[in-house]
Amino acid sequence: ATRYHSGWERHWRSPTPKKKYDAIIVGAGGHGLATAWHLGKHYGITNVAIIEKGWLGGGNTGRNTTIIRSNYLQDPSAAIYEKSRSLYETMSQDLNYNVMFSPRGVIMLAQTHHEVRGYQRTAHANALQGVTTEWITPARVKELCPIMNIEGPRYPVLGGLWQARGGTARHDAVAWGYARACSDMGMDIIQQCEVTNVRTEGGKVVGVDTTKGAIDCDKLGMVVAGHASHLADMAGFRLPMESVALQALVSEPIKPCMDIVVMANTVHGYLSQSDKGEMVIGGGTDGFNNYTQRGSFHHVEETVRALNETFPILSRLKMLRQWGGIVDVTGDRSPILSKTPIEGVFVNCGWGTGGFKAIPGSGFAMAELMAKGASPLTDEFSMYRFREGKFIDESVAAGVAH
Ligand SMILES: Cc1cc2nc3c(=O)[nH]c(=O)nc-3n(C[C@H](O)[C@H](O)[C@H](O)COP(=O)(O)OP(=O)(O)OC[C@H]3O[C@@H](n4cnc5c(N)ncnc54)[C@H](O)[C@@H]3O)c2cc1C
Ligand SMILES: CSCC(=O)[O-]
Repeated sequence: ATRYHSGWERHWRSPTPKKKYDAIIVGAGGHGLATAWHLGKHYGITNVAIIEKGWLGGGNTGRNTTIIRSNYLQDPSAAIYEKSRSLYETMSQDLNYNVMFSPRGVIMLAQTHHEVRGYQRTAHANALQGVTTEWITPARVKELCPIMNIEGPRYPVLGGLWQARGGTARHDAVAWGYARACSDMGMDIIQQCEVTNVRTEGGKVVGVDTTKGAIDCDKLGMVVAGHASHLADMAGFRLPMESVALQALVSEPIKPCMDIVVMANTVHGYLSQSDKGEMVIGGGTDGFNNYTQRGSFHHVEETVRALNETFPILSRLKMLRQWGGIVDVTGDRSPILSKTPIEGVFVNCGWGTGGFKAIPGSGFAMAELMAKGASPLTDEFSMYRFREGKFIDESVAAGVAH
């Protein structure tokens, strides 16, 4: 039976789960919804359920600071993040939903000589990878962001890695756009339905148990970010990742003063200005594993205090609100897109503090992996790389202090 509620449900159905689906995606965040949409769009697999324990987009996808860029160092990273950035360019048309992609440009500030060398190396790597970035001087940084104090006593700005086609998008709209498109394909998005167990027979997945009863499937995609270890545990395997809180805050709205995104990773802060005028500010992760979605105030103080030298304007502002999410961090700060020890079970997690920018590319790649059993974009991101020592180290490009 299909029930339509008022409000957003006019965009997608709230169906009763069927007994069986060809594929179940656990997690109606951006990555899960994008995976389902690409399964339908490219492989005609539409007998799909996306199962969500809360409300769609209520996890990290609805809680992030929306920075989009592809200026990573390693070749596998450049491939999937640039695929993703390029899909953001056409997402509003592809989904027929305005996700407000704004290629306003992103600077990764260099405030130590170590960062100068690191970002110049990345600029050279990006040139070889076909990712358009450039190393810019302090004067150019100031020209792009006049409110910035580039002569701070502790951390002067020594230059930056500039990606002109990086930027932001409206995070809720990304989730809503994919959800409506999946629903229009006949897929079932089942919210307020928690997966409590993964059922297998002879080493192969046969379905899940949920708070709305048992649902059978031939293929299962685990796309639950900070809860990935819990889902893996239900299926009897472990994942090399940790779950920690990452938080962000917004200031009171002010007149337009900044039209690019800046990441100051030495001081563990990054910021942009929303269309509503708020300064959107983020910092490093909490230094301990936890599943809270709120963070701790001392982290907020630390972040803003650290940014004040480079952005004195912040010292005059009031905080409007603060929140947190549970990010899934791997040892090399790269994602896991992988088969698992259970036949028919696939996992997509480990995006840590930087997976919003990867949503369309991840969905494209994960759908290929689930439909065809392999994907050039996921080959290097296997969960087994940690056993084989084939790390994809992105601790610099990941930016935010882990
Ligand atoms: C404060 C903050 C700032 C960030 N800033 C940026 C940024 O600027 N740029 C960037 O690229 N990335 C950023 N990120 C990271 C980015 O938000 C995430 O990597 C990305 O949104 C993860 O998407 P997802 O779909 O994998 O996970 P989520 O959106 O978290 O979705 C996973 C879903 O799975 C559901 N779930 C969990 N367990 C179960 C279960 N048992 N049964 C059913 N459902 C379940 C959850 O309820 C959740 O809705 C930030 C994250 C945070 C928290
Ligand atoms: C939260 S950090 C944002 C990013 O990775 O671009």
